Amino acid sequence: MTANDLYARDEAAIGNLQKLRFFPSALTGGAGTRVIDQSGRSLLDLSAAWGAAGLGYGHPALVEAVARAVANPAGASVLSSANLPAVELAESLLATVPEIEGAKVWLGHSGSDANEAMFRAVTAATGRSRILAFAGAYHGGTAASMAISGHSVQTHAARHAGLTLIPYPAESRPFMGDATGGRVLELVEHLLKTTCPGEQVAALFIEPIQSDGGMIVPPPGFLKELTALCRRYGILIVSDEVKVGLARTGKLHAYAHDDFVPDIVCFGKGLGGGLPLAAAVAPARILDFASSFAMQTLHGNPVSAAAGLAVLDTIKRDRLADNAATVGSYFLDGLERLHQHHRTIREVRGRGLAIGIELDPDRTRRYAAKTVYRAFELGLVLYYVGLESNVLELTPPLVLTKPDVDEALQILDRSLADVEAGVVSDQTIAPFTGW
Ligand SMILES: Cc1ncc(COP(=O)(O)O)c(/C=N/[C@@H]2CCCCNC2=O)c1O
Repeated sequence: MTANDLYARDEAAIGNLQKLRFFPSALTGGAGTRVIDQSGRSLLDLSAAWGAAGLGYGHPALVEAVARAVANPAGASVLSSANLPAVELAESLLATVPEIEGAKVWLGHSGSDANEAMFRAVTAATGRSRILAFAGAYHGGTAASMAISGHSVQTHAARHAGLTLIPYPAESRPFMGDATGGRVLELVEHLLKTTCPGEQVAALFIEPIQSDGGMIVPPPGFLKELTALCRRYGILIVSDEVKVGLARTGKLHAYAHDDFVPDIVCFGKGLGGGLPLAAAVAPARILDFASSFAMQTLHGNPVSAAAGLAVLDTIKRDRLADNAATVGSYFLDGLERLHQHHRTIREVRGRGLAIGIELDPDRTRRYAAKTVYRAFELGLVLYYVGLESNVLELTPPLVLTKPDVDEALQILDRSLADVEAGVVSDQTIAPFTGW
């Protein structure tokens, strides 16, 4: 069987509804920072499955924890009974956010789950129907998480009637000519006094780095000032840490870079280390306001919870936030060197191992789509994001090493050069719609 056979079988058996494909990746295994395809080829994974494989693949701590839990499962969820792994996970998560007083935990399967549950809970518990979120935000792929998102890929989705989207200030794309975010703050101050009355707003949803919108790092001080402004109206602050949280930015929580403390933190992706797991830490008054309100049969299942515990323990024991900071800085330095001699690169940005490489957005050239395809041919896995589909997203396993970075830089350099030389045709990438 070849990779094409497996890929062909995937195409024959699994519908497109849930696919976001950029090249014919057909995997049979993984180890560390690499995935193995059907032909036995080893690829360096700079995406970690969109950030879910934060510990890489087959991490011994994860293998041991999951094997132990699945061999002696303490039930299958927290729905109608307590279970030790779920309680231990909840207690461990609470211990990471001591500054959020009187908090409890909600456990789910995905980032979409967590954001959806928090959206529904904050509006119901507060009686406030409005939500503030950012244009370009991706908070999920379920109905209610899409309803409070602002990403262009979701234009088909019904937005929440009480949703107000505000610009996410990017130093590379100033709002009304202001790169500091000051004009956005003025806009929000005006909205909260007029068409979006602050006392009617339940919560502001924030991505501390807007990732699917283009891996955009906010201007210094912006989020601190925005959250202070919202707090004047009693608006709850939700930090969506699903992709850039849990040590990826070089700090355990991404919001810590911007010196604000949220009321609610949503976790997903890397929390499960590749297994379905999400969580939200929120005030007890929100999470206890009703029962059987945001429940699913397998929420808080002991196997995923055991994986989450192993992830948190490993992040702490192996100081993976420090590794993300150190290796991420090394990576950014190397990418800046590529920036100097690749005309298609517009900007390199990020924090820790949450990195974006913004390319020329010319939609007729499709530089990002062709670069990720060529990189796949040369042995790298990475994807692109951005409202103009032009930002290469790097969210590698947190265990990435400097030799991994050296290998990645060499392949990225050659991929960009080949694309700039026209090596990848439109026909080659035509079967892969991307986004
Ligand atoms: C900041 C943020 N919050 C919530 C989500 C939703 O997480 P799930 O896809 O695990 O439900 C995501 C998911 N992001 C998408 C997942 C779909 C494919 C495109 N790449 C992502 O990382 C996210 O980045």
